[in-house]
Amino acid sequence: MFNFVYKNLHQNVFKFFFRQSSSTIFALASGLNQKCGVAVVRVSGKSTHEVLLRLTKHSKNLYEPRKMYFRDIWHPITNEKIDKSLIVWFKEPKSFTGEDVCEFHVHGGPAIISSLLNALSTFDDLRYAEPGEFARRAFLNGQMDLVEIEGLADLVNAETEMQRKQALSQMEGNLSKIYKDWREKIIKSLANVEAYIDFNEEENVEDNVLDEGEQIVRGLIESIRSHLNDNRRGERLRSGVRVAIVGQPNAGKSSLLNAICRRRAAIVSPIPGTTRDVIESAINIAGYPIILVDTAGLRETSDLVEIEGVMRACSNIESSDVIIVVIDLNKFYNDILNKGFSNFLNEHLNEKFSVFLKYFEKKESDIEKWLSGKEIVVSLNKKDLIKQSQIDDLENRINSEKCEFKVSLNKISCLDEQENDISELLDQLKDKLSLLCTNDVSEQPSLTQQRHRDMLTKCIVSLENYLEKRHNEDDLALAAEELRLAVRWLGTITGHVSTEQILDVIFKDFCIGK
Ligand SMILES: Nc1nc2c(ncn2[C@@H]2O[C@H](COP(=O)(O)OP(=O)(O)OP(=O)(O)O)[C@@H](O)[C@H]2O)c(=O)[nH]1
Ligand SMILES: [K+]
Ligand SMILES: [Mg+2]
Repeated sequence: MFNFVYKNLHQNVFKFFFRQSSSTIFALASGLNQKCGVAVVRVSGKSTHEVLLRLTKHSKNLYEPRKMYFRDIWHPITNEKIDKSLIVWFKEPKSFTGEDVCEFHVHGGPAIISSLLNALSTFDDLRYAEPGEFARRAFLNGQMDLVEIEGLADLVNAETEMQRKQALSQMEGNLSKIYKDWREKIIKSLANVEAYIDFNEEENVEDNVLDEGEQIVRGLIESIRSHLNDNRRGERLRSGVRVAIVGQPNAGKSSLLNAICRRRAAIVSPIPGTTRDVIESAINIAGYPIILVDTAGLRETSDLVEIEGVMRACSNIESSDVIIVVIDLNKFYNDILNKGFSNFLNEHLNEKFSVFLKYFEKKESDIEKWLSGKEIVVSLNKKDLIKQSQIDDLENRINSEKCEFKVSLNKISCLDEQENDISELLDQLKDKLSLLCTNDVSEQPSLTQQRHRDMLTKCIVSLENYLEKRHNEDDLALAAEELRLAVRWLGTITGHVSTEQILDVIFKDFCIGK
């Protein structure tokens, strides 16, 4: 137990010194967008209140915390009026950083902002904040833990509705709560083990404390496993779902990419082998972030540049979560009708992937392994070239057979901007995305960072080691050490146990003023 007390003490002493010695910082908090209606400049640290009084030419405290005041602000050296400003200040510890904080809401013109920043820089103990320094102080002063801080960073960077929701929930502490609960459970088990070691001989400790602890540890391993085993939902939502468009040359892959992103991102031409490089486009479908990838048509060729394109296409199939296989319906209509859709698709995919086998020297089992983890959508393209009656015939044929593939099938046309007809495909994509990104089974927040995954994996190993060692009476102290490690791994996620290196990595992606 002493160890814990010591560790917590150590962290608090660190915080105490941090609070005492850190200078007051300031920065533009509202972003660097040229001209705007309002700009917010934020000041944090022990001189904040003094700065507020000087800039507004008040000699004594006339400001109540958390109230808005409308005041002229003045440059302390030139004595020029800078602007009229709405001002609010927060007294420590009830502020974002946990220190005294003041916000100046001024008109958002570049000259006003630079004059105000210049005015602030004339104070001896004030300096411009480093990127992420406000958030870093919030963490060090115990206002937010690391997982919440990561949620805040994701919230600022969120580009889609679903990303925003996930980040907000994480910033509000829903994910942290899970990790903290687990940590507390292990600490409790550890306390029991230590009590057993220390007092067992006096027979004050009931024998079943170890068994109870074992049950808790087993339950925890189970919970952490299922949290890890989430098919990377949260991480995917955070960083974007990769969707690769693949198929034969001229099937209409680039046309489809353009139709989905509604711009001419990729070159379309009647010449087979037009696309060679991989073309990526970041888009938003129904609030989910997607990286849509157009690839070179898969075929055997002697053209060295095209071979490179095919290799790149194959790598992208490998790294994608969803594959859209585009097939020229006009070209293959009779084939599908004669062979049946299932047989046709089987042959078609085999043919495509045999190219891949050849270039990558892979085995067929490799392909199966790949495809098994992916969502597959098959788009029969160029339906505008087929009569409606033919499409009806085809539909009847497909419906009458049981397809052995687990694919979503749609018929589309991406002829030109006016005549795009891809709504069926988009609906299917939405379903796949929600499946890949959300956790509707348990409503539990998802794991969002590889960092968490690494620490949780280490935590499971330590818990398992504990179970292994615990039945050996001589080893009980060693077993306890494993629990201590498990506590440490979980503490590293939330920042209860922190190292400078982790902090540097987390805060480096913040912008200045956050
Ligand atoms: N009629 C019709 N033509 C289409 C449709 N989609 C694509 N095309 C045409 O098919 C040709 C090939 O289209 P692309 O988008 O370049 O095909 P691709 O699959 O990207 O071809 P590569 O990059 O060479 O592998 C172009 O002439 C397109 O205009 C469609 O839905 N209907
Ligand atoms: K083409
Ligand atoms: Mg193309």
